[in-house]
Amino acid sequence: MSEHGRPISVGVATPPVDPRSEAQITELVRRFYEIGRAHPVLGPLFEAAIPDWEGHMVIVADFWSKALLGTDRYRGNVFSSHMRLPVEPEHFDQWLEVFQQAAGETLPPPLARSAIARARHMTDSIRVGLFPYRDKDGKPTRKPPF
Ligand code: HEM
Repeated sequence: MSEHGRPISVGVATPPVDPRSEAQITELVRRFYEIGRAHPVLGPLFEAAIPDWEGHMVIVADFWSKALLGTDRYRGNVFSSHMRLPVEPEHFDQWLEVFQQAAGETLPPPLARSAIARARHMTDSIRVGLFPYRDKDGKPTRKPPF
């Protein structure tokens, strides 16, 4: 116990987080999937791979809470989650457009700007990780062209 009668925390300290920011991130994720599920290309990809929408949105909100607010709520591996999905390089630009719209609508401008910058960076890293090669026409591809 500490001198104030509270248990002494032994975990890794996480910074105090404004609960309004957490609520905004939950809104961001909800809006992202509202737009995304109605998207002609991304919608069917999401529907085929996500049976439990409430559970999935909690995981994705944890991911953004960690990325944007520095919490330790997400413990997964975002890259490996996408390795077995039938995604193509062009899906990433579409994903980012949906994200930009959702972030613009739900987050205050400074948080929206950092969310979009992080999303762009992560989009690039996942795409390059999944499609590290170029085919003869210069299109990113999963397999070496030889
Ligand atoms: C090509 C565009 C993308 C598509 C079609 C897509 C689709 C999906 C799908 C279907 C899942 C569920 C996978 C499963 O549970 O088996 C998923 C998980 C997830 N996606 Fe994406 N995604 C895309 C890009 C991105 C990007 C760029 C990010 C981050 C910036 C991201 C963040 C996440 C997160 C955090 C999860 C949860 C991972 C976990 O379960 O630990 N996605 N995505």
